[in-house]
Amino acid sequence: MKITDIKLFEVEAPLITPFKTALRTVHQINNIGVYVYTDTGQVGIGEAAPTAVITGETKESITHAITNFIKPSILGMDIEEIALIMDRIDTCLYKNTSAKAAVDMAIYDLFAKRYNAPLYKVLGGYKNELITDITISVNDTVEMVQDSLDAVKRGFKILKVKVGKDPETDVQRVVEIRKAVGSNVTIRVDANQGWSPKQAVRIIRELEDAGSNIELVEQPVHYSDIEGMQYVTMHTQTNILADESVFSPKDALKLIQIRACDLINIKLMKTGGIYQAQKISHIAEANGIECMIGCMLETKISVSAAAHFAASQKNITMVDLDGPSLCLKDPVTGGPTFENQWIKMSEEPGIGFSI
Ligand SMILES: C[C@H](N)C(=O)N[C@H](CCC(=O)O)C(=O)O
Ligand SMILES: [Mg+2]
Repeated sequence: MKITDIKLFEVEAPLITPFKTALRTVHQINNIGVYVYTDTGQVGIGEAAPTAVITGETKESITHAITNFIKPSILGMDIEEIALIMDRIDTCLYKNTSAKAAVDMAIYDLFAKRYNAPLYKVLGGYKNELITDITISVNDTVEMVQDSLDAVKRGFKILKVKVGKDPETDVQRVVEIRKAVGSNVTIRVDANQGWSPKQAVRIIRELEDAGSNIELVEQPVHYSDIEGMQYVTMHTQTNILADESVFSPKDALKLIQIRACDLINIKLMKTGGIYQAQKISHIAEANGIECMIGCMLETKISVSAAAHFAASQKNITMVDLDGPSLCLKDPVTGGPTFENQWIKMSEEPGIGFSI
């Protein structure tokens, strides 16, 4: 099965409500889709999310990277040489991880189709269903409490509460949400780099003292402040999860070696796809660090690829794949089903879409 062409398309999906973090506000998903064509007629599909504030990528940079670097480096190659293809994608240009991820997942889609099996089984097949959290955007406390209650009513039992935009009122936000949803709902907090290390320790200790029972705090400080991550991890009881600080297997190794986190969030848009994501999961597993699978603002296309990867791994014990649940409609049919908090893998070959 040889690669004959790669074409791009627009992926647009309106959001149910604006998505707000300490880093950005988004009203509609505007991503780049990828089709990889082969000489057998099989087509692989992928998606890249331009998240300039995290990966540095825009729609234009993704289009340029795929058209002028990634495509020429793998055209004509056989899908069975998957390790060689992945090496070419990784080394044909620096960074540009979302552009790489879109092509990586389309190649994996084809690889699994080649063996007529669902991707999660080709990758290891550890489980066939996942439970995702849902994001509560950062807003004023009253709105966040209402959004949390609505999410619980929709069937979500794990909330990922965004903070970090207004550190002085973050404790109040989380305490009020806990009061409203009760003790049977799991609360994760994501500061998206919004706190200083000392602020983070103070806020997390206040949450601990208030009995908020927070499962984890994600990326409390600036992504490049590894010593700051280490300081927060050492001075709080709550588990600290590294997100924007970990793109590559090397980043993961460094944070683990200096104990700058308790947990790692793997996102295909940061790793450059499934091939590198597997390495992070395995490095973390060997060091007793559990991983979350996360997503950017992505639709069912790339979130399904992430779900296949997560279902294949024992060490992925937390799931933040709420992209499709935040969208008004999906751009594709088939593949895993996303129904309230449940993601159930399908048995169709590849990622599972009808293309
Ligand atoms: C959508 C997902 N639940 C999420 O919150 N991801 C963010 C980054 C998303 C973005 O800005 O596109 C995260 O985990 O930091
Ligand atoms: Mg995060």
